[in-house]
Amino acid sequence: MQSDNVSSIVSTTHSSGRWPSPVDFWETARTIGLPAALWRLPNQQTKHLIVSFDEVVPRVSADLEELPAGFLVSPFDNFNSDTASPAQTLFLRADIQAIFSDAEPTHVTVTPGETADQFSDLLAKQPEHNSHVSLVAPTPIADPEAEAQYIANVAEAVSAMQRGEFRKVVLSRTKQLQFDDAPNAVALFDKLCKKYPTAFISAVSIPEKGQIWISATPERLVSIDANGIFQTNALAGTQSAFESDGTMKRPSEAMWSQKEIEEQALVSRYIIECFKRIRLREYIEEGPKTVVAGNLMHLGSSFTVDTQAVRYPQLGTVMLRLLHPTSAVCGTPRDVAVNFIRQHENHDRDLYSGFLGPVNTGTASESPASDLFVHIRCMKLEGTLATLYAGAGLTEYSVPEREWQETELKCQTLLSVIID
Ligand SMILES: C=C(O[C@@H]1C=C(C(=O)O)C=C[C@H]1O)C(=O)O
Repeated sequence: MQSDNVSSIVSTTHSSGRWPSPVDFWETARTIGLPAALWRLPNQQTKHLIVSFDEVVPRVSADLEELPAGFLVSPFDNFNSDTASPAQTLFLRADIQAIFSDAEPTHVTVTPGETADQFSDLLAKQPEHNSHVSLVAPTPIADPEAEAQYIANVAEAVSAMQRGEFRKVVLSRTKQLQFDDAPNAVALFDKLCKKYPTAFISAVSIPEKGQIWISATPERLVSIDANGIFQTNALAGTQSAFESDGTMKRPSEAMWSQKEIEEQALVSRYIIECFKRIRLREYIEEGPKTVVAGNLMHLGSSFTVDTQAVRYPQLGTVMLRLLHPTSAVCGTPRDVAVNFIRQHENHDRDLYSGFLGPVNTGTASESPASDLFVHIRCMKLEGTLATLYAGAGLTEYSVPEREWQETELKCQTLLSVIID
C-alpha cells in the first residue's frame, strides 16, 4: 500500500479497521445512485474501479484524445452511415478512480467536493461484505418460440445471402433468467475474473437506466497503450473448446471449416478496408490463429500500429469511428446487414454488441491508456431479471440449427458462472 497515493477517502475507512474493497466502493456508489464501473484487463491481476459523480451519464462522441479519464459504454446503435460518429457513447467520468491488488486499494484519486465527502462518509460505514456468497440459481424464463423463430430468421438470411443480397450478417437472441433476489454483481464479477483470466471482465452500473451490465468479452476493439501502440482484433468462427468426452481440445489442432475461415476473413478484410480509407499501410497483421475464449475457441487476427512512428496520434478515435460496428457483430456490407438485423431481431440490442472500456486511465506515474472491447458475452441485470445476449455470424453456408447451438454455447460463458 503506497499511502502517499491514497487519498483521505481511504484512510478514513482504514482508521475504522480495514481497507475498503471493490465491493465497498460499489455498494456506496449504488446507495448514492452514482454510476460505477469495475473491470479487469486480460491477463492482469489488478482490478480497477471508477465512480462518476454525474447521476445522469453524459452522452459523448468517443474522442479518445479529448476525453478525461473515465469509462466508455456504447450501445450497438451508435452510428449513422454519413458521419459514422459514435456520438451516443455513455461516459462515466473517473471522479473516483481506484486500483486494487488483492482487494486492497493501491491507488485512489478523487475529485474533491460535497459528493466526495458524502461518499467518504458512507464508505467508512460499509458493513463487511462477503463477496464470495454463493448465488442462488435463477429460474430460466421459458420462451417456447425462441428457437424456431431464430432458426427461421437464419434460414431467411441464408436465402438472402444465396441470392447475393449481402455476404454476412450476425443475428442475435436473448435468454432471460429470473432471480429470487437481485444477485451480487461484484461476486459475479469476481467469479468471472477467476474463470476467464484472458478475457476483459467488467461490471457497469448505470442507475439512470436501472441496469447493471456484466461481461467477459474476448474481443478487443481498439486499444492505445501508454507507448502509443494501437491494436485491434478480428475475431470470428466458433467451436467448443472441449471434446465430447469433456477434455480440453488443443488449440493448435483445432480444425476450421471453409465457412468459419471465410467468416473470420470477412472481419479482417473489414478492418483492412478501414485502414485503406485513411491510407494507412503501416500495420502489422498477425494470424489468423485459434484463440481460446473460456468454453469456446475462435479464429483471431490482430492488427498493430505504432502511432508515434506513423505520426498519427488520433488513430484510435479515427479507427473507432470506422470500425464500429465491425463485421464480427454486424455484417458485410455493413448497412445492408444493419437493415436485416433491424427487420429481423425482435429485441433491442441496447448495450450488447456496442463497445466498452476504460479511456485515458492510469496512475500519475504512467501515461494514460485506453482499452475498448466489443461488448459480447454479456448480460443485463435489471433488479432480479437477467437478460443474456448472444449472436452468431451467418454466411450463405450456415446451417440454421447449428447457429442456434452456437448461441447456446455463447450463453454458457456467463451461465456456467451463474449456475454452478
Ligand atoms: C456476436 C458474438 O460473437 C462474435 C461472433 C462470433 C462468431 O460468429 O463465430 C465469434 C466471436 C465474436 O466476434 C457474441 O458472442 O454474441
